[in-house]
Amino acid sequence: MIEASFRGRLGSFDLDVGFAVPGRGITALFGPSGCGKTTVLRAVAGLMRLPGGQLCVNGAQWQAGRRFVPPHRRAIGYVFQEASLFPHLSVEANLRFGLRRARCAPRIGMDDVVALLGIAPLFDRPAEMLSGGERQRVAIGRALLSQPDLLLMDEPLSALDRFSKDDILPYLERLHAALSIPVLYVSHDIAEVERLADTLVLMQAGRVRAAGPIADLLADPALPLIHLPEPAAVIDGKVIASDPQYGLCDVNVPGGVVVVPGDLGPPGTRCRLRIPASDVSLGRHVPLDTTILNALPARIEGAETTRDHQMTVRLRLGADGEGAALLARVSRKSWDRLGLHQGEQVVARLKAVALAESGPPSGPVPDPAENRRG
Ligand SMILES: Nc1ncnc2c1ncn2[C@@H]1O[C@H](COP(=O)(O)OP(=O)(O)OP(=O)(O)O)[C@@H](O)[C@H]1O
Repeated sequence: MIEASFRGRLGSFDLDVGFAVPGRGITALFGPSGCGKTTVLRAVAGLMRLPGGQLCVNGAQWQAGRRFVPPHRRAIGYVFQEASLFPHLSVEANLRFGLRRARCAPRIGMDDVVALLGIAPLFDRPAEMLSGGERQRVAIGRALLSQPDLLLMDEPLSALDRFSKDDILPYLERLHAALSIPVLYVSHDIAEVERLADTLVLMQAGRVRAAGPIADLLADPALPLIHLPEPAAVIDGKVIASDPQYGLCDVNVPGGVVVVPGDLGPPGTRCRLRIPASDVSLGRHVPLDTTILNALPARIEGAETTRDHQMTVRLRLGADGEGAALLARVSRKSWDRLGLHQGEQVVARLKAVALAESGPPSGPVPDPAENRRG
């Protein structure tokens, strides 16, 4: 568990945050520019001392009352927007710098990091000859080799172009799957957060507006996320079968089985589906004469009208309506014409193209399980 509470004033900015999030997985601190995300990260790292603050990370009390563990004694890896590597040193030397900073016996070794982050082809290159995305991968590797109990990432992709972002995101997903080091991840890019985060701390003007599992917060009618121009649901699932003849996989999700294009890996592989509301339509029956592969029973939990005569319908998958949260964007006219209402059992039709798989990049995933903790 990571429990944090910080209060303080920085110039005219008033910070008053508190959250308790799981001590593993990725927790995203998400909110608009200037809401205090980086300030919270700096307070967690001990780079900013806010008197009266409290911080406990998986049982280690880093701040409480008069106790304040200085930053250099907190086992933290920090990855910034811009990778601050030693430019003239090789990638290997930069990584070894991380290892030297370790304050305990290695739980994750050089080989693990190199394999996880696909660094082998870069190993002998000077850091100054890397692309932005490659630099960031090395910076993440260096942070991991310092054997952190907590990894802090402050908009690690924001300085990268779309292409480099798409290149590095699968590696972050792979780290997530292979390691148990908790990560606090600052971002104001919802697409990034939807792909990576397990838990969301939604911040607004120096306060925590909500904290909890990302799937719940994305579909919470009381929060602004559902009113974004492109709301989406994220659903974590597990591959149960693949059909190479058609290039499809069956993914078991709470409340149903979704057919997903692509090879997501052998049965048991975990994956995340991102399903934009605009790619989900509703009906009363399973359609027989359609190209749509996914028609799943779901129950309507509620619906919000948006300004443009559209409705965002909140659903739960499954015949009993107890499964994963799903959103559908339908016109107000079709809502009225079908006479849909809260509590009704419907069939949610998912366009196959809407299913965004976020599995690890190809290649063997090392198993640093022996080094793993938590
Ligand atoms: N040392 C400081 N002195 C005065 N004001 C500060 C200081 N540090 C941060 N602030 C102010 O605190 C507020 C929060 O800043 P912070 O960088 O934490 O926001 P953020 O959510 O990370 O923003 P962004 O997404 O733009 O990086 C801002 O209004 C900023 O100007």
